[in-house]
This record gives sequence, structure tokens and C-alpha cells, in this order.
Amino acid sequence: MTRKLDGSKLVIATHNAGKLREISALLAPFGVDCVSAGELGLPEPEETGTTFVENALLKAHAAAKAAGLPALADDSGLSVTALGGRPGVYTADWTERQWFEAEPGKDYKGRDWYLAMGKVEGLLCEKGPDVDRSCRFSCTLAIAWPEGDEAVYEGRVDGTFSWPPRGTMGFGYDPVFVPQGRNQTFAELGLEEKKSMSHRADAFAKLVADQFPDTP
Ligand SMILES: O=c1nc[nH]c2c1ncn2[C@H]1C[C@H](O)[C@@H](COP(=O)(O)OP(=O)(O)OP(=O)(O)O)O1
Ligand SMILES: [Mg+2]
Repeated sequence: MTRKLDGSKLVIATHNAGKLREISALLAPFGVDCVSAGELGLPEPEETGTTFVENALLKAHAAAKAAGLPALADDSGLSVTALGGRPGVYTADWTERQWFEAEPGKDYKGRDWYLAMGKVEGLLCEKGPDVDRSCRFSCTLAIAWPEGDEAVYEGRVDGTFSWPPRGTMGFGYDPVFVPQGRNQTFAELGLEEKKSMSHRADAFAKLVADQFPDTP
């Protein structure tokens, strides 16, 4: 049995504004009192894990310890079948560092998504016109308590990497991800629709079943 949230304040342990918006919207119906890592001025831990679970736990425990409160972290990424699952757990690293060959002192975080998405498209094009464009978003949500307890919930959504980017809503790779069974990208579908079908929503449904089982 995992430990349950008991009404104390919950830290949303992310420095990504897009994720914070989505997690806040998902939590809204449950009356959880939330504060973000940014509002508390918490540092951003280095993501040294090699799996979504490891990184989500690392971020949740770091925030819970620093704040003295339970903390919810999200580690997520896009895995492209024809690229052997890349960029996967390294999605943020690729976009922030490796692909832009560090101009010293320049902070790429949260910017130049068009370049990052273009890099994936370039790698796919190298494989020829009939390349398999299937891909998957994964999301692991981890809750950690200052005393060391933890809970983990994993979600995913299958889809297609679509080019060129379409839509202006959402964040990150949303403009190139078309979920299975739809024709529009996450960036065209917007928050309400994404909330019902995303990798984050899938993980969150498992969190709700475990943490708030009595909610209708
Ligand atoms: O729904 C999504 N829609 C579009 N893109 C997404 C999504 N979910 C994850 N992604 C991409 C963005 C980021 O490049 C990477 C996550 O990296 P990840 O380390 O988990 O997050 P992050 O560094 O941006 O924020 P933080 O660690 O503070 O939560 O995957
Ligand atoms: Mg990160």
C-alpha cells in the first residue's frame, strides 16, 4: 500500500511551465493545496537517471527534502520507433544541450523547439520516404514524502510524428504529435482535449485511482 496524500500542501516539482499548467489542471478537481518548485525557489536537480522512473523519483525526493513537504514530479519524453526509441528519456537534454552545441552562456531551456523538432524530422528523412513515423509520449509521475516514502505512476500515449509542426497551444513537441485516432496535433487540440488523452493524463488516472479512490 502506498502512502496517501493527507491534505498537506503538495509541491509541484517541475520547472517546466507547460507541465505545471497541465498538472495544475489535472489536480484542480481534487482540492489539493499546491505550490510550485519555482514559487518556493527550489533548485533544479540534475537528471542523472537512465529511466523516466529514476528521474521522476530523483526530482520528487529532491523537492520533498528541500521543502519539507510531499512533492509530485513528472519525467516525460518522446520516443520515436524508427530512431530506436530516441530521444526518449533524453528528450529535454537533446533539445537543451546536445543539439545546440552550447554557445557558452546561452540558455536554451524551453526555446528553439522548432530546431529540436526539425532534428527529429531530419533523422527520420534520412531513413527514406516510407519511414515508420510512429512514436510515443511517456510520462512518469512520482510522489515523494520528506520521510522517504514514494509512489510511482506511469502513463503513455501512442501517436505519429507529423511534419510540419501545426498548432500553437501546449508546449514542447505538441505541434508534431498526432495521437492515435485523431488528425490534429496536441498543439491544435489544446489543453482540454489533451487532458483527456495524454501520457500525463494516463499516469494521472493511475495516481487518482491510488491516491483519491473515493472521488466519484
Ligand atoms: O506533453 C508534452 N508535450 C510536448 N512535449 C513534451 C510533453 N511531455 C514531455 N515533453 C518533452 C518536453 C521536454 O523536452 C521533455 C521532458 O523533459 P523533462 O526532464 O521530463 O522535463 P523538463 O526538464 O522540461 O521539466 P522538469 O524536469 O523541471 O519537470 O519531453
Ligand atoms: Mg528536466
